[in-house]
Amino acid sequence: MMNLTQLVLASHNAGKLKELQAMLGEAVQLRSIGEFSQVEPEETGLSFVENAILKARNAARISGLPALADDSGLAVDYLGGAPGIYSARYADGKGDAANNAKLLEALKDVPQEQRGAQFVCVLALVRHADDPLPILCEGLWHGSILFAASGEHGFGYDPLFWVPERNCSSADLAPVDKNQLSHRARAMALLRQRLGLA
Ligand SMILES: O=P(O)(O)OP(=O)(O)OP(=O)(O)OC[C@H]1O[C@@H](n2cnc3c(O)ncnc32)[C@H](O)[C@@H]1O
Ligand SMILES: [Mg+2]
Repeated sequence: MMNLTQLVLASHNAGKLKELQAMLGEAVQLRSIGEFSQVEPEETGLSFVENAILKARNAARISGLPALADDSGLAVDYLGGAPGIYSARYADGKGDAANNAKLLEALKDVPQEQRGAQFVCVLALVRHADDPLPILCEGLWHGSILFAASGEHGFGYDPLFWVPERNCSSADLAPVDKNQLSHRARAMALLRQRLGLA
């Protein structure tokens, strides 16, 4: 692996940038793809892996830098793994609050023991746009879906995600704690090993 000091993060999600930069530390500087382009690529893949690679290649092509992408989402057992790769688009692009409202409605009559869910994160790193060997790292975080939102931290579905090991929601966790436990933290721990940063 090349010596990486700068990576472009192939994401327009400020929450991801903050978390990933905190996990990477100072050794590697993450630059946002927003510095180079405001156009978001269409996420046409059928899996987290495909979408992560697609976003990473697109960012490397636009920036000329090695690129890291994060494709993530929430897989709810009762919904057969939905919204999954469609998590960001669950409420047709109306944003986090609408996504959360739709999920609460979909599960409103579902009892506690059937509300299991996992956050999924796939990180893909490409050295250049046509890299034939992307580095892929996956992380899962098991929990369940609350009956009402709780907490002010984080982003996305965090207020609805119950973290059994801490007895609170993901949005109740301080950022440093979420960044040790989350799907993204697990994927990043693997990536750091692969890059020799661990
Ligand atoms: O594609 P980019 O530009 O990276 O930004 P995005 O927000 O569209 O990201 P995804 O396509 O990967 O969709 C991820 C969805 O899953 C949600 N999600 C992912 N990680 C999360 C986390 O740590 N906490 C809460 N929600 C999360 C997030 O809010 C989105 O709705
Ligand atoms: Mg997206």
